[in-house]
Amino acid sequence: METTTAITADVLVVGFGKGGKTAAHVLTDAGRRVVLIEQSENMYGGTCPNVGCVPTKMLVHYANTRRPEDDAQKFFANSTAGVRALTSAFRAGNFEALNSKDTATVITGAAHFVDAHTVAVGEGDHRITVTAPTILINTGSEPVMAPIPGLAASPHLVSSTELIRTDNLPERLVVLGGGYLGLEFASIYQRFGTHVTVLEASGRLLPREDEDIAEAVTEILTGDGVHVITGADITEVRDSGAVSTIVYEKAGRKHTVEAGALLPATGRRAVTAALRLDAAGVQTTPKGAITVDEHLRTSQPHIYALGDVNGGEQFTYISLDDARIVLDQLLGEGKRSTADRRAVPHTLFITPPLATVGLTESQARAQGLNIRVSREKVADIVAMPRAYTVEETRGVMKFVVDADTDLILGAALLAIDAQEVINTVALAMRHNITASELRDSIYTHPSSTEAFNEVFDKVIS
Ligand SMILES: Cc1cc2nc3c(=O)[nH]c(=O)nc-3n(C[C@H](O)[C@H](O)[C@H](O)COP(=O)(O)OP(=O)(O)OC[C@H]3O[C@@H](n4cnc5c(N)ncnc54)[C@H](O)[C@@H]3O)c2cc1C
Ligand SMILES: NC(=O)c1ccc[n+]([C@@H]2O[C@H](COP(=O)([O-])OP(=O)(O)OC[C@H]3O[C@@H](n4cnc5c(N)ncnc54)[C@H](O)[C@@H]3O)[C@@H](O)[C@H]2O)c1
Repeated sequence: METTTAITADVLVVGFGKGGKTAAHVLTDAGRRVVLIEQSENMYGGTCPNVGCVPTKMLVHYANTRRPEDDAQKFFANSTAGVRALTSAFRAGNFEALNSKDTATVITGAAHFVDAHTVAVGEGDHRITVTAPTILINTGSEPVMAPIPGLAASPHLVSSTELIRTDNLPERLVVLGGGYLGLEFASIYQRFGTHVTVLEASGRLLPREDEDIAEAVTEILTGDGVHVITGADITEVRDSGAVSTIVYEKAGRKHTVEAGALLPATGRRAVTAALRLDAAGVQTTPKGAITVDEHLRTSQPHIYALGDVNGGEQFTYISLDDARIVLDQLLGEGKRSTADRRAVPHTLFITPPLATVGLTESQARAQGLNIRVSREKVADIVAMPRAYTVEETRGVMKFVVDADTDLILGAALLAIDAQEVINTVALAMRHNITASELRDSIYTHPSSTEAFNEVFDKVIS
C-alpha cells in the first residue's frame, strides 16, 4: 500500500547549500512556511562547512603548525580528528538552527521534481511530496572526471571528500589539475609530509594570472617540495597492486609518475542529473548547469537556482550573494541582480595565500588601458614588519592602477593575511577610493594592510 505524505509550503528549498539555507532563514523569519530538502544527513549546511572551505582551511592551519619532529602519520590523524569535531558541530548547528524554527522543516532525502510545483523524496511507499508556489534549487556541484583511460576504475582514486575524512596520510599523492582545489590540496598534503606531484594540462600554473604572479606561486610550491609538472597531457592510468602509474606526455615525450593516491581536481559541474528537471520544465545549459537570468529565475519564473548549480562562479560567497538576489525578488524591490557585482575577490589558500581581485596587468594592457603597475616582494616591504613577526616573508604584492584616474583596477596579493587584506582593496575598488587614498590612510601596526603605505609607490611600469 502506498503511504505518500503530501506537504504544502510557501517556499521549498532543494539542497542545504549556503544560498538555500540563507534564504530559508530569512523567509522563515518573514513568516513564510519553508521546507528544505537535503539528500544527506552528512551534508546539513552544504559543501562548505562539511567537505569544502571549512575542513580544508582547518587542514591548512594544522599543516602549517606541524613541526619537523612530529610523527607525520599521527599528526595527520589528530588533525583530521580535529576537523571532524568542527564539521560535526557545524553540521548539527546548521540543522538545529533551521529545523527548530516553528515554520521551517528539514526533510532528509534525495529530491526530484514531479511537476513544476511539486518535488518528491523517495519512491513508492513512504514517498513524501512537497508542493509550493516558489521553489529554490541549491544542489551544488560535483567533481568532473576527466576522460582518461583507467582513471575512473583506479582503486587509488580519491575524492577531496575522502582525503579530508581519511586518517591515513598518503605517502605519494598525485593531483590531476592545478586549479584552486588541486593547488590547495597539494600545498596542504606536502606540508603534512606527503610527496605531492601536480599534473596540470596548461603550459603554466594559474594561466588567468600574470606570469610573474604564477611564477612566484610555482616557486613557493616547489620550494615546499611539491613537484609541479605543467603542460602535461595525461594519457592513461595503470594500476598494479599498491600503486597507480600515471602516464603523461610533455613536449612530445612520454613520462610516468607513481601514486598511492590519485586526486582528480579538474573542475566541478552542476548537480542536476537526479533532479528530473524535465518534469518541471526547467532548462539547462549545454554544460548541464541550470539556465538562469540575472535575477536567478530559471525557465520557470517561480523556480530559482542559487549557487554552483546555476553555472556561476563556484564560491560560497557567490552562493550567499545569490540568496540576496532571490530574497530581493521574493521580499524586496526586485532590483538586485548578478550585474551589480563588482570587484569580486578570490583567495587560493596555499601558504602564504594568493588573493586576487579585478584586472591583471595583462588583461588591463589587452584592453588598451593607460596603467601604472606597482609591485614589491613581501620580504622587502619595510612598512609591513608583520611578515617578519610571523616568520612568513615569502610572496609578492602587485597593484594595477588606472594612470589617468588613480583608481585601482586590480590586485594580486601573495602574502600572509592576503585573504583579509584583499577585502579592503575590493571595497576600495567598489567605492572608487583611489590608490593614493589607500596609500595615505592610517592602519594598525604591525599589520599586513600597512603594506599599502609603501607598495603603491613601488612603480615598476
Ligand atoms: C574542497 C573544496 C574547498 C573549497 N574551498 C572554498 C573556499 O575556501 N572558499 C570558497 O568560497 N569556496 C570554496 N569551495 C567552493 C564552495 O564550497 C562552493 O562554491 C559552495 O559550497 C557551493 O555552495 P552551494 O550553495 O552551491 O551548494 P552546496 O553547499 O554544494 O550544497 C548543495 C547541497 O545540495 C544537496 N543535494 C544535491 N542534490 C540533491 C537532491 N537531489 N536532493 C536534496 N539535496 C541535494 C547536497 O547534498 C548539498 O548538501 C570549495 C569547494 C571544495 C570542493
Ligand atoms: N579557495 C577557494 O575559494 C576554493 C578552493 C577549492 C575549490 N574552489 C572552487 O571549486 C572549483 C573547482 O576547483 P578545481 O580546482 O577542481 O577546478 P578549477 O577549474 O579551478 O581548476 C581545474 C584545473 O584542472 C586543469 N585540468 C583540466 N583538465 C585537465 C586534465 N585532463 N589534466 C590535467 N589538468 C587538467 C585545468 O587546466 C585547471 O587548471 C574552483 O574553480 C573554485 O571555484 C574554491
